[in-house]
Amino acid sequence: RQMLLIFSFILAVALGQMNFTGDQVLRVLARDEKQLSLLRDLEVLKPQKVDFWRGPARPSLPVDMRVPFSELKDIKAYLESHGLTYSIMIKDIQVLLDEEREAMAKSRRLERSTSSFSYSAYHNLEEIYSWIDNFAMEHSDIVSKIHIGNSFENRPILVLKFSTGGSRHPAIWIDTGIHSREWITHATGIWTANKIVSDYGKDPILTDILKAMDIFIELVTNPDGFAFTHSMNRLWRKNKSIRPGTFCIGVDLNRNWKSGFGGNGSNSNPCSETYHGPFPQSEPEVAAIVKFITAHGDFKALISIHSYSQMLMYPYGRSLEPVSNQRELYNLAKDAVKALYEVHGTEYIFGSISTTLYVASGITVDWAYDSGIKYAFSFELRDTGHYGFLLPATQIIPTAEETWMAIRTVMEHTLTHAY
Ligand SMILES: CC(C)C[C@H](C(=O)O)[C@H](C)S
Ligand SMILES: [Zn+2]
Repeated sequence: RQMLLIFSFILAVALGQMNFTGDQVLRVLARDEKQLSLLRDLEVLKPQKVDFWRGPARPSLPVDMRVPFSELKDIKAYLESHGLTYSIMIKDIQVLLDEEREAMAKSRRLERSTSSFSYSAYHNLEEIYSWIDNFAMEHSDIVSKIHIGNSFENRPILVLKFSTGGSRHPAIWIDTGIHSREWITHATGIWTANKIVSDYGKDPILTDILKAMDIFIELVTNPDGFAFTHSMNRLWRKNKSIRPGTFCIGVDLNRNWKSGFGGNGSNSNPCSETYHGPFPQSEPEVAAIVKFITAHGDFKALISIHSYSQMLMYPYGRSLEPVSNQRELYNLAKDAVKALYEVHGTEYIFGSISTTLYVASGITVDWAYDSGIKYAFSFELRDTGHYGFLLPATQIIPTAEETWMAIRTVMEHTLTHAY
């Protein structure tokens, strides 16, 4: 077995893609705060060995962590010796990765032969960027493509603008893929863009929204990380910035924003998956959005989409202190989650980030809220951990359909509660 592992690793390195044969995702149920801190200690005890897919949050929420095959024995002994109960959620990650790649290859063959884009398949960066070009051209009456900057590795950062005219429309921002391994978010964003052009003029609620407001969607908010998930490491989360003196790559783009920068729930260690970067907006991918939204000056809602856990959350992440319109956001989240549930029966939990999930500092929605965008939400799409980031493509359209109902609820509330 060891020989097979070594051979497949060599093969993978030769071919490019990292290999996760034998890696497992363990689901740990921590009974109390003490057990949660024992899990947090693992990040220090086993740096870059334990990858939290769902980080330690609250006793009632499971902790999902990817453990390399070579560390399984140690980690399971650590858990057992501390009385931490766990189950094996994914018993061999590589099996799911092979299935995912096979499905993509099959879909690519079909798309090539019919030269039609499949909304029920995952795509790589080149395929998404060429879809964006075709989509903007096909729907040039209400869609335009805006280049708001370049990533660390100098890839263009693109935003789709949906507008029915008028020079000074208040605006709504949606971003997907800020964490590159959360592939369901890019796929949901692409379907949503197509839904907007298909339903404009048919769906009275959407038509009213677009008559009065513009919608901006940034589909690939972390292009370098996303390209890397296809070329080398499917589970990469951060961007790909490198700096002299640090030998680990990447900053967590959802910890690099100015609000609460460097606070609890972000890490100063460049090797951490939640490394906040050297200073606020140090990363071009974040700076480009800040510059764009600030220059526009009239954004009324921001929706930043992540996966997974099935949650709809609002600020603050950096502290337990409630925002001034907390009641309104709570009720809006409740309505949005109900609208989502009615599509396929998918259950979400909702509330403020710090109370629903964990304290996280330097995040997108806290910056948006502090910049005056009263309706700022962060989604955690499907699932709750059976597949995690490796959600099968068969769930793309159902996920996008239900998420749309929640997004539309937030947009409608923004329209009818102008400020
Ligand atoms: C709003 C935040 C807390 C989202 C969260 C993260 O960035 O850690 C996801 C679990 S990736
Ligand atoms: Zn995320």
